[in-house]
Amino acid sequence: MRASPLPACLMTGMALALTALVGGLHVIGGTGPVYAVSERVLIGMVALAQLMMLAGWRQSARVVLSMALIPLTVTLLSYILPEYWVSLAAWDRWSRRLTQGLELDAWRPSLLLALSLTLLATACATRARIQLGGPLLMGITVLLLLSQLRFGVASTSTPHVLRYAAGPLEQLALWGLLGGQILAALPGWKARATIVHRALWPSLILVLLALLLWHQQKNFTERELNAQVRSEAQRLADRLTSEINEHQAAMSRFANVWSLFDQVPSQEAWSRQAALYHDDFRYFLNIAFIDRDSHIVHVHPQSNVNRGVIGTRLFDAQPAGRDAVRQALLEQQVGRTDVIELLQGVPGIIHYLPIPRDATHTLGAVAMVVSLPILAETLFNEVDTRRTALVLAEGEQVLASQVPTTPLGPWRFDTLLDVAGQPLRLGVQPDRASLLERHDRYPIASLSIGIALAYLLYLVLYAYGSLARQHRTLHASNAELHREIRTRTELQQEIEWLARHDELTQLPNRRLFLETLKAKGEARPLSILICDIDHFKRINDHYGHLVGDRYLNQLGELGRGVTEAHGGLFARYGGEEFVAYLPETTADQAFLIAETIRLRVKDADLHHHDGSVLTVSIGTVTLVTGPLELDALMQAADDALYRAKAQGRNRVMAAPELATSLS
Ligand SMILES: Nc1nc2c(ncn2[C@@H]2O[C@H](COP(=O)(O)OP(=O)(O)OP(=O)(O)O)[C@@H](O)[C@H]2O)c(=O)[nH]1
Repeated sequence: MRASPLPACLMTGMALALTALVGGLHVIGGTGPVYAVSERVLIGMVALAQLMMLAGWRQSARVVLSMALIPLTVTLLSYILPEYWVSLAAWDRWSRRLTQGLELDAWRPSLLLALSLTLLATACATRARIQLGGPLLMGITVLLLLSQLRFGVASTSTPHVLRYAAGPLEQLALWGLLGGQILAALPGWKARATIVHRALWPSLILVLLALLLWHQQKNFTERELNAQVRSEAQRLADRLTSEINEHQAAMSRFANVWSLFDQVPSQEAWSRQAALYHDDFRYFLNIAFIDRDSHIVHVHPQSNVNRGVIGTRLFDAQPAGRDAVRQALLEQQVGRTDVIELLQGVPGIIHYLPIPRDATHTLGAVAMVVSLPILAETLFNEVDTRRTALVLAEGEQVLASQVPTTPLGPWRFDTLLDVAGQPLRLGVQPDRASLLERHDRYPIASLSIGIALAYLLYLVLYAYGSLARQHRTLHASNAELHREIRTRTELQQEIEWLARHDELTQLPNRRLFLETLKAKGEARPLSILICDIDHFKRINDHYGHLVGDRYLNQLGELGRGVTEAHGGLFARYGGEEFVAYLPETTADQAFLIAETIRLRVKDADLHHHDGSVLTVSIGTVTLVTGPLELDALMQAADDALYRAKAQGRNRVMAAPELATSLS
């Protein structure tokens, strides 16, 4: 986010406005879950910070972002940290302290929203800088948002325990925030696009794999938890069924006791025996003795409610139980009513058990009045009903229920119970907190670790790409520098060479000659020659300067050969004049060397236009002792040359030996 392009501001502004509008409607309506409020507040904060960042108020933006990132981090930690590190109860304790009675799960934003928002906030805080992984953060957000979208689009057979996806409006706001960031990051994107591409795609593929893995693990975890809860519900139903079977067996035992008697039991005997069962099974509201003609003879326990029924003839009085009574008294079969409204005003079932005297005659029947609410309560006592909701129902009619005060989880399991032939539905629904506690964290940990690894991979690849590019640039400029240095050195050498040499003949020039003389001229004797071509002007005049140059060249070669053979230095002094420095050379030796040069030139087959041979005149001088006095030495040699010219050219003239003294 370097510039503040208008489209980016508009997009972010729209996201903020949408969040404010939805949040406002929520407040006015006063409905909806608390987590939706915290989701909107957090989106609003990040949107506001993003707008501030785009406007250039970076400091303020970072303050707001930090404030949003704190709850987001807590949220993510609460999703990721294992239950044995920080239990849900511990989170809830802190959460209640902070949010006045609200538990974590009530205000906690959905997982994918919290993740997306954290990434967007981080990208915004770093101003989507590509070297800090801005493009990757946006890429991951895109994937997370698409994944959230999937939750909305694809219908799932079982609802999830965790809230993964945010609502559609919240998701829309997130897209707006993301769009704003992308638009702001677009300028300048191309500059490093190659490096970013190379780092981005492998990292995004890693995120995609992490998402797929998470998805698989999430489904597996939820299915496993679902199966666990289902089997627990089934176990509970089995326990209840066995409890019911037990009470039916007890009822049969009770009825069989009276078969041993040959007469209607006394009230006292009846009450004593019935009290035992009544106390053991609290749901036997009444235990009554019915005589052969269906009169109610004894009831235990007696109360104001049932005292009036004694003497009632059930064949006449109770339409609901008439068939059941008849079945017991006439067919010696266990008969039972449907679920009926009992005298006590609660739903129940009355069982009629025959008391046979022989194969065809009965003494009467036992009527067992079972209160379904008390039966359910007795059964429910075996379960922790603070964490699980239990409902016993006949069809749609709820006979008994125990529901915890905490919010319930999304899964309810119904099992059919056979209550003395009466099919009743037992609904078991664990509360949300108990499910959350048992929900595995590793799918979310995989996702978070995958994202973190992808982020690290991006940073490493980007740094590597960037370094490689810098290295290449450095290498190229280094090579360029080397080339430049080489060229300059060559140029310098050429300049230095030219400063001390004659370009035409390649011989040392006057400067180098004099420098050499000064530097090495201590040995005595020391001789100097000055050699001048005779009538050279004529060569130029008749043959032109190019031929003149060639002659000069040949002469230079010749002079250099002879002089260097004697350990001397042959130089071009200027024009058609050459000089030679001969260290440790006597006047006679110098004369002979000069003669050699003269003769070689003469024999060199260089001619004037008239056929006459090209010749040279040479003046020599020798310094025998004393310090080097250049001017005097050169003047003496020049004088000797002059004399050679004056005496007809093509000759060597030696100046008198020179001996200088320290003045
Ligand atoms: N082709 C050519 N000619 C040169 C160069 N430098 C000097 N000269 C010529 O050398 C000639 C020297 O002529 P002068 O000084 O008159 O001497 P000269 O003709 O040799 O006669 P003397 O020295 O008196 O024998 C001139 O014509 C110059 O132009 C050179 O580099 N190339």
